[in-house]
Amino acid sequence: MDKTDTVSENSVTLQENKSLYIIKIGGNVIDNSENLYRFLKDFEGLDGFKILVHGGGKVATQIAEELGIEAKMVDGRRITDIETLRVVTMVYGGLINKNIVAQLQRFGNNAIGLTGADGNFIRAKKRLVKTIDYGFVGDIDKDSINPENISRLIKAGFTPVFCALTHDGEGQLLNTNADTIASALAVSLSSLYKTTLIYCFEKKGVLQDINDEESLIREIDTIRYEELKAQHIIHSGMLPKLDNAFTAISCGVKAVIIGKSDDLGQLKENKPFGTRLSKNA
Ligand SMILES: Nc1ncnc2c1ncn2[C@@H]1O[C@H](COP(=O)(O)OP(=O)(O)O)[C@@H](O)[C@H]1O
Ligand SMILES: CC(=O)N[C@@H](CCC(=O)OP(=O)(O)O)C(=O)O
Repeated sequence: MDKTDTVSENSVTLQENKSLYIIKIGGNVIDNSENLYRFLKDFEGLDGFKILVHGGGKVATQIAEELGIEAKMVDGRRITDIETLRVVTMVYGGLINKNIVAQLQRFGNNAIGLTGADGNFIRAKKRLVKTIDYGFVGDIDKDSINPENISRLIKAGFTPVFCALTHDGEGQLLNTNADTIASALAVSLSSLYKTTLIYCFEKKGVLQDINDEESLIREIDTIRYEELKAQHIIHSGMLPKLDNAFTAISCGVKAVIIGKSDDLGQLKENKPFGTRLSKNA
């Protein structure tokens, strides 16, 4: 179907060639008030439709520890028992989300803070793995995001700010990796918009040498990704981030970039920014 077609009488019209940025910020940026301020100012300065997704794993770990709850991560995901779910609900859905929304409002951006349960925007299923009980952790199914619902919000002038919480439709909140939420939103909304997915974190992008900010790799395709993994140049949190990024690229997202939150302003100036992913060289 052509992107300008109307889907049905009651649904929104597909958004021709409008651009949409889906930008995710990680815990290290959120944890640093100066970096967060700069990032949000640049985010507000970007033209066009925007959605912000935030993590906050670092803050959740700190606050859980202050409350005497030990943080346990397996394969980059937090084991989320009922006590931990309470903490992440307060930290992601409350503390971090509302602070970000208030700061964006200060910059004149009409941000609206959301979990996946609000507006039934993002449903997930409890993660089931035979060997590990992840507890209240959600995986997002294909088709569990209705892009038209989110599009209505954007068209009404709001900037959605999603935290790392989803729901199962049966009354249960689920803790869901923020990189995965950003990728799933980008894939879903690419049916309506020319979507660019950007992962912002504290480094310049994917680095050849993690300790050398000058060793930025400008472009990675799927073959190079396999090589970098085999050489252990890419590891830990970067692995799920890149897996999510390549899923997005192969499912219709126009561009995926991984870069430093401080450099986001370069995008507006059309200057090179971060590491760009591509399917083939
Ligand atoms: N080649 C690499 N280049 C840059 N970062 C890397 C690389 N390999 C592993 N990493 C690690 O990945 C981390 C980013 O993943 P993560 O902590 O999950 O991000 P976020 O802050 O978005 O949650 C970096 O802080 C870094 O420690
Ligand atoms: C299930 C799961 O692991 N959820 C993540 C959600 C937050 C997140 O993704 O935060 P960062 O992007 O800052 O890492 C967690 O609780 O750590």
